[in-house]
Amino acid sequence: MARPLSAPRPSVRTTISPASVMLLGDSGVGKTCFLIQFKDGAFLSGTFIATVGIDFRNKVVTVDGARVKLQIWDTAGQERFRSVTHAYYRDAQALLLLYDITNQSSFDNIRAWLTEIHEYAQRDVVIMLLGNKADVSSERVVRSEDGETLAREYGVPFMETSAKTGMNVELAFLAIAKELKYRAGRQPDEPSFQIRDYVESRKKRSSCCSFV
Ligand SMILES: Nc1nc2c(ncn2[C@@H]2O[C@H](COP(=O)(O)OP(=O)(O)OP(=O)(O)O)[C@@H](O)[C@H]2O)c(=O)[nH]1
Repeated sequence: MARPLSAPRPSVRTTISPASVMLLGDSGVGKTCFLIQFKDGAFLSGTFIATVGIDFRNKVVTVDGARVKLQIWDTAGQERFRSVTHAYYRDAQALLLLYDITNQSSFDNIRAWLTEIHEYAQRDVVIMLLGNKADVSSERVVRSEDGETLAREYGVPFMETSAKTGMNVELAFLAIAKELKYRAGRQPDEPSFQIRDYVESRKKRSSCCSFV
């Protein structure tokens, strides 16, 4: 009797060193909630407890048959912890820079964050700009186009997200993981990867536009 042919198993390669991803942005923009939504699929509502210093969580994601271990650093947005967090910038391979679409100053401060990033982070660090709290469209003060324009000026990918509903949260980390895997070693048959095109083609947009 002929033995059934079993399909070859796709090989899963593990990246050797964990990829370090940092969450940055003003206090209260939702960095901790963003991380918890990605890690546990839950939303921390209620009393806001500001992060003290820096904290991290690990999560392994599989992209294109490779396991990428992300070590995600949640930083305190408060000014008084800035010197603590600066020390970690150098080791980060990717930075998720968040503002809150309901808070104008968190958006206005993005340029200052980018200046700090250029001062303290690696030159080739992957940066993504995220406009968080997209679920609260009734309180929106930052237009989506303004986020897009700023991101284009700095040549970084951009999405609006919600740590509450989960909108675009996983996509942000998957795009980062794909970019870092691609940089770590492109396979001979692998097509080139453009993180901005990838994000543009997959991101969900806020359905409501009550802001004019
Ligand atoms: N509606 C809504 N609320 C959010 C969202 N993300 C965070 N929040 C709320 O915003 C507040 C601040 O969230 P955090 O995640 O603690 O903010 P943070 O950026 O980590 O703040 P620091 O630790 O001080 O830097 C909390 O009350 C959250 O419940 C979101 O996507 N939508």
